[in-house]
Amino acid sequence: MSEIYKGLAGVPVDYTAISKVNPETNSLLYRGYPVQELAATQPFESVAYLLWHGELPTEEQLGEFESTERSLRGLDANVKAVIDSLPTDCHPMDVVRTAVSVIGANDPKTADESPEAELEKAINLFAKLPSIVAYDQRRRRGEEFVTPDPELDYSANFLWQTFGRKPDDFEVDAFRVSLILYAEHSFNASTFTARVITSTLSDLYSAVTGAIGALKGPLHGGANEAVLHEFEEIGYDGDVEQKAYDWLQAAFAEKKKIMGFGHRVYKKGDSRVPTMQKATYELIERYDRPEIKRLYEALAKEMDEAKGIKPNLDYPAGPAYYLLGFDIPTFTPIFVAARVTGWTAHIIEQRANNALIRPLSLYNGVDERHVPGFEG
Ligand SMILES: CC(=O)SCCNC(=O)CCNC(=O)[C@H](O)C(C)(C)COP(=O)(O)OP(=O)(O)OC[C@H]1O[C@@H](n2cnc3c(N)ncnc32)[C@H](O)[C@@H]1OP(=O)(O)O
Ligand SMILES: O=C([O-])CC(=O)C(=O)O
Repeated sequence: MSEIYKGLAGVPVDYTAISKVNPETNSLLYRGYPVQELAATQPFESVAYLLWHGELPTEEQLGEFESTERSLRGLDANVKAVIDSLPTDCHPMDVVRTAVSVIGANDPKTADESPEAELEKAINLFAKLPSIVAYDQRRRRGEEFVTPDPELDYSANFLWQTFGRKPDDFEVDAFRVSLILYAEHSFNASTFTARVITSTLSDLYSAVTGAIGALKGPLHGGANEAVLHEFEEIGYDGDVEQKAYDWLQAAFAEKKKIMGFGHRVYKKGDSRVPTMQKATYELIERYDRPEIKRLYEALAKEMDEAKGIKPNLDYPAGPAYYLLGFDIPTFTPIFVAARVTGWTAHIIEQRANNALIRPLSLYNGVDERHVPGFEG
């Protein structure tokens, strides 16, 4: 074999029954269901259940799952203490990664690899991540932890714990849609990281911790934050089309990647963007922020005209989180909270039919040579 597949582009490395990304039909299925149909009809809890169990829950199964999830939302004192010990100017992804690690170190079932124990751990992380993400944003603002509200569903409680006020239905709905769209996407870089770690027979918490590290980068999950930094650099007033054009030309001259655009698999546009864009436009209307829509459309138009490259999910998700009131560095941690469902479904799938993931490399270093003076 003498060919390499840089970045493993176009290389299928295993089967998965969890989701299907089809760039030809521009579609995304979770366990066979189009993600748009799930976003239009389901609570996020049902989608998490679907990813783990392969089927949507019955009413009774959903009720049982919801009460388990609601009972696990709190944070142990040792997790809070570790979060409190971290600097408020570190990246929130570092906090989330550390908190998951601490939960793993304290869980007596960390080494238990039975499917039942793996699912329990997945649900535990799923339930606790909103507390971690919300608390971290609050402590940076000098605010206290908000106790989870067991009367609220996952999406509403996440907003309640972040902002300390009961959210309006339209806010909950936009947020719920974003979580469903972010939940799963086959062998993306962070999920693949989780599968590589699992393939060595390491534990679920280690795999999720590694996945968080992979998601942090701006070529992957970190792009939703970067989109808002781009918007802020370009500015919202005046002739935004001209400003977007000038900003893009300068970025191209410096060979910069434009965050929120392009995708490894979708080359004709990301299947999730229309659904997320609709939710973002609704938020823009509700909050009366037309300047955000003008800039959003101007940059997308100029990018399309210049390179023919379309937005990915991070492009509409970033402004939605901004409008909901999240601090920009909190955007990727929200992605973690959503994607932990997909990651853990893949960890369970990998473990059930494992093969160590260990590709080959082609050596292109110096030829064999010998240490001076060695006479072996
Ligand atoms: C939820 C998610 O994780 S979605 C992805 C989020 N990431 C981003 O938004 C970061 C910006 N986008 C990118 O960097 C890329 O599009 C990636 C990493 C997502 C995909 O990259 P790849 O599949 O490796 O595409 P690749 O880098 O080969 O791009 C092909 C060509 O399009 C260009 N291109 C692709 N995306 C962009 C972009 N966002 N800005 C500028 N040029 C781009 C490349 O420079 C390359 O041009 P060339 O052939 O002249 O060298
Ligand atoms: O599939 C990818 O490479 C990146 C992506 O869109 C995701 O993880 O949601």
